[in-house]
Amino acid sequence: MLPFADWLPRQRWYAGRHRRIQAVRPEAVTALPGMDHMLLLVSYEDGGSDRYQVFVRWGDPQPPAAERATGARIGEAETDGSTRVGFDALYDESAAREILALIADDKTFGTVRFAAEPGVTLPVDAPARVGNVEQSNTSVVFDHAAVMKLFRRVPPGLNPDLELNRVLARAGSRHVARLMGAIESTDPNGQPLTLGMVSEYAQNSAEGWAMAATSARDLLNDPDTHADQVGGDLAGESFRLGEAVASVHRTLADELGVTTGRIAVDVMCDRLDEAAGTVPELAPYKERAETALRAAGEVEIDLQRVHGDLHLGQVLRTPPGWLVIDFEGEPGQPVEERRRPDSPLRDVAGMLRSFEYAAYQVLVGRDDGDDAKLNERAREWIDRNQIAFCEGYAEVAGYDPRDRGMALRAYELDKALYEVAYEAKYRPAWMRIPLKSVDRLLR
Ligand SMILES: Nc1ncnc2c1ncn2[C@@H]1O[C@H](COP(=O)(O)OP(=O)(O)O)[C@@H](O)[C@H]1O
Ligand SMILES: O=P(O)(O)O[C@H]1O[C@H](CO)[C@@H](O[C@H]2O[C@H](CO)[C@@H](O)[C@H](O)[C@H]2O)[C@H](O)[C@H]1O
Repeated sequence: MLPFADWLPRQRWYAGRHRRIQAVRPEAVTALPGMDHMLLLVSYEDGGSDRYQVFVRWGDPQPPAAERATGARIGEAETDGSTRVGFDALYDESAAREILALIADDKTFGTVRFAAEPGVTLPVDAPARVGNVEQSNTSVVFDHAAVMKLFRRVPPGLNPDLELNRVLARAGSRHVARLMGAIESTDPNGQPLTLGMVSEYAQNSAEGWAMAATSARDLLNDPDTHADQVGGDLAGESFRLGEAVASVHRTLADELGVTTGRIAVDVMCDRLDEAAGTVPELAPYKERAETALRAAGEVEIDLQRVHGDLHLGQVLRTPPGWLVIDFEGEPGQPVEERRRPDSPLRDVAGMLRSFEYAAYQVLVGRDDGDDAKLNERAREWIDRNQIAFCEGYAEVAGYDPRDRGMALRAYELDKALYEVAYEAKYRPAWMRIPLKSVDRLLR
């Protein structure tokens, strides 16, 4: 057995760093041509467990330096009296291409199914490299033609990223990176497991966050000009982004249906309790926040499948238009929770929050960060882009999200409260951004 208990905590995507591992055992090992596919069950001393996925390539005991450097070397295992070294196969270009070829050829090994989308040709001969942005998953880019995302933590249930991308691609949406193939399996209880997906690579794309942050920074570096006067004005793009998000919502509604129901305010209130329990700065807002959330839960609204964790970091501007990516939903929530129909206003609120972030983060840590004129300019930039986004959204959706004020405000508040807790944990210097918003939303 490879020393996974030592190796896993050193991986960037490993989510159990704050917990103590009790044991790691292979749940399923599937022999593939040239490598093994492993599902590992990590049990923690606190009684919980997680399932992780690793493709293991076996090499000789002297790995090349490049592989050592990436942390791809898992360690040694004794098999039948001989020692073998196991590597994370995704860092081996030929192994990554072999995995893509298994998808292209629609192969199945045991319970692991590799399948290409109908009519798609995969770039099986393209050079492959692991993408630079590695967070909770690992992506291999095939020469600007395709990107293969392998989920590292694999909870039971169909991952909404695959599910919704499949629906949107098959419906011909122009606002997603077209799905090209997938790797799926089934757990011992018969639950679906989503292991990976391949999408068309968006060439010459720019991340919405980078564009917005640049536009806001340019403006705030020259506070005597107004948002509509600077060269980097984003309003036109924000309008088109609103259209793109509304178009994705419409396709999801057409394909998967719409129901009516109430906003799940109990979940929001639980989140409020949790956030207020860990961040003392939220105490003065708790009662008012709960009242605002509960009030929004009293009316019936349209519910459908949505993105669930939309922000400017989840949209790519390509020459033909905006793409929405990463439909995984909020990573901390169980899969079934993430697949529950919700209001499109959740996604709209996520984008509106993101415009606030893009402007106010420029001022974080600056000596003049509290300067009234700068803050006024930042607000102008935010208003201008939020309005443009909502107008673009209205153009396609047929209604302006701002006309659903109470529900929209509840989603903005819910997201801002989530952000306060998120920032307190990961980026304390940024916590003032959502805190200020909580204050504004409850005034
Ligand atoms: N189809 C694509 N084309 C080009 N770049 C992409 C594509 N999909 C993702 N990316 C890049 O990879 C990053 C991470 O992708 P994402 O799907 O959000 O993965 P994760 O779930 O690991 O966060 C994105 O921010 C984007 O920069
Ligand atoms: O990593 P995910 O895409 O799942 O999202 C999480 O991390 C995001 C931070 O990167 C966080 O987003 C917050 O910061 C963004 C700027 O970095 C900003 O655009 C978002 O509006 C703000 O919410 C997101 O909330 C969190 O789920």
